[in-house]
Amino acid sequence: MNFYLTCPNPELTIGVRRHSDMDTLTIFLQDGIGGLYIKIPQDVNIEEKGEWVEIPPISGALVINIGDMLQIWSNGRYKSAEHMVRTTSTKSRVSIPIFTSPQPTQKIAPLPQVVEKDEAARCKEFLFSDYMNNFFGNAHHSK
Ligand SMILES: O=C(O)CCC(=O)C(=O)O
Ligand SMILES: [Fe+2]
Repeated sequence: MNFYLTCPNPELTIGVRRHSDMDTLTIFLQDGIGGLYIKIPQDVNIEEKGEWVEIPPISGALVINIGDMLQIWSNGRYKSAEHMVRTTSTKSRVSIPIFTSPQPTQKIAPLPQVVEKDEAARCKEFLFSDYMNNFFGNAHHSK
């Protein structure tokens, strides 16, 4: 569970720095306060490309984030979502995430079926534990 305290000067702080989740899929429930933003990638054909856009809370709805492992397995077909959380000066916020991840000892590489179609793997094989160590060592930096 994530708990974000109120902050008298929310513009001077950030609840969670920009990052993409390192897992496969994240499923989470956010309360009604708001403050979750995602970055629209540059390579999409919509007006907001490259901008940070708020994901408004919808009562009873879950947020599903694609994580880095799904991006790698799909050889980049699915892109992990860069996101961050801003705090507010008036209301604290709660979110409840469920992270689905491979085992630390699992070897990760783009799936052979997709590599065959794309004729090249966009990523070399690595151990998930190495990815985790790098992710936590960098304390939630952006992609
Ligand atoms: O609190 C949220 O809405 C998102 C939190 C988050 O990005 C995370 O726990 O990885
Ligand atoms: Fe996240």
